[in-house]
Amino acid sequence: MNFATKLNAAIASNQSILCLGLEPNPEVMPANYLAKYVSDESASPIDSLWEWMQFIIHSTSDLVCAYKPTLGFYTALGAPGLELLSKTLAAIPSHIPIILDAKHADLNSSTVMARTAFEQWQVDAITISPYMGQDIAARFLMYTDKAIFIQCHSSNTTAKAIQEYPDRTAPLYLEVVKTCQAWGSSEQLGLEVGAATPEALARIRAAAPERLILGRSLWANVDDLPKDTDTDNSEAQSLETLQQILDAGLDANGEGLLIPVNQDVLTTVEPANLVRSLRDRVNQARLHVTSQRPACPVWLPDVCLLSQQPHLDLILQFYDIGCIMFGEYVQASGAVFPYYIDLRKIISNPQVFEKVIHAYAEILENLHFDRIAGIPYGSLPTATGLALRLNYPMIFPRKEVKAHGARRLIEGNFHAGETIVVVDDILISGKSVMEGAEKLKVSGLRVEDIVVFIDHEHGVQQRLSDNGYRSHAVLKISEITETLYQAGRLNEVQFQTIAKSETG
Ligand SMILES: O=c1ccn([C@@H]2O[C@H](COP(=O)(O)O)[C@@H](O)[C@H]2O)c(=O)[nH]1
Repeated sequence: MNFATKLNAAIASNQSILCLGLEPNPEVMPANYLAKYVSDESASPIDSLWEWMQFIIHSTSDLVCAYKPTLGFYTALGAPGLELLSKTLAAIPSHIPIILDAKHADLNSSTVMARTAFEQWQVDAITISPYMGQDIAARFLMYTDKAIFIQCHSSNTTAKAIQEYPDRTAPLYLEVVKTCQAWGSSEQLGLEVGAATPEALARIRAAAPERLILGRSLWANVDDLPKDTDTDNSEAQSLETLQQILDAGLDANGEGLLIPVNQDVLTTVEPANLVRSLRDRVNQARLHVTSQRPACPVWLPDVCLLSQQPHLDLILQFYDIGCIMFGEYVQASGAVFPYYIDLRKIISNPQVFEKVIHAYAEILENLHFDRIAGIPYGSLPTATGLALRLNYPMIFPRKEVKAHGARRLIEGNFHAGETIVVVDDILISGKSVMEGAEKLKVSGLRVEDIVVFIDHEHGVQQRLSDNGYRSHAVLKISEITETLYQAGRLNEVQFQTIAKSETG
């Protein structure tokens, strides 16, 4: 079972989006545990901390959806601390996911860290620092049933100088959010967000509509400990603030946010009551927030594409790595389009490349052919990826025929009469792909199906059909622009400009 499935099951069974930190901090150990080892000079705090951790797990395992042991507290206790970690991990019921809060930041040790965390300690997810770039994430993402959370924002006030650099309009932390989404799928890569006010949380949610957010330090302005002295007013006030936090952090489906339990709660004598109360208040506020939201986050004629679009993640990543550019672009035909698609960039981004291949493969799997042909140069990597994935031989028609050497029109081996599926990146007029297909045909091959990633629409599929080809596209350009608009990547003016050019 992968991390996302395990987490969703725990959320459903415990009706909770609370994530509880397991921090054996001797400085805040409750008096009853502290007393045990203070009274005996030879005693180690480890035994008391272990009793405390056990008690917390035992009291809350039906109230939270994840536990988050903070590695630093265990390593700070030396070798006995690592033993305490092993025992603590083993005490967590196996159906509750464990997110190891490691904030791992060292590239050189990341392979061994991933192995220890995922294979030896068997945690389900880990927090890592983004500043070593994609390389550090990749080591952990190789474990496809596990997840990582990228540390994106801290609630610590002195962190502002760095994370809000150079200014609040385009702060560094949003660049982190934008960049790291291209490293892994939304099932495998979430964001850790510490935020004392809902503002940063809301901006991160807008920039990452489909990512799981691991919230932390969200309680600075919320009184999450219901007290006997609570007046109706302060209760209402804290519920309102809680609603603001949820409104900022929940995704369009009212999900995608893990709420931390304030560590103060865990130092009390009866944490279960307070955790239950917090869980219920979060659920109440969550219900209120989701009931206030329109079923469809942005109104469009009659469908909510954001929730239905099966390639949502791919479209957003595709955009974020610069494969779709909006502006005025002159096409080979001389026509000016409001966008340009550059599929060639995917080769530099294995995560997106893999998804693109997967999407093409879903189409090719339903077609009959003997070999795959890519149209040079843009579609050669895609055709290669498909040939390897589907285990079919590949060929390609040369763009220009050399005046020396073998003077081949087609590279690769083939037999006349074989059926070729042609793969290209985008159909605008259909000219490039049909020229390629003709070269295959004059070499004695049959071409019936053409598969592209993007269909520019405007009747190009009909043109191909008129010339005897069936064409298949992963996405239509209108699906891409509508999804980007709904996800906030395209503004109203850009969206309308493109829509007008599509109807014009
Ligand atoms: O946004 C674009 C537009 C075109 N291309 C390249 O052109 C051909 C498709 O154009 P046709 O008019 O259908 O021949 C395609 O193979 C691309 O290489 C592009 O990359 N991006």
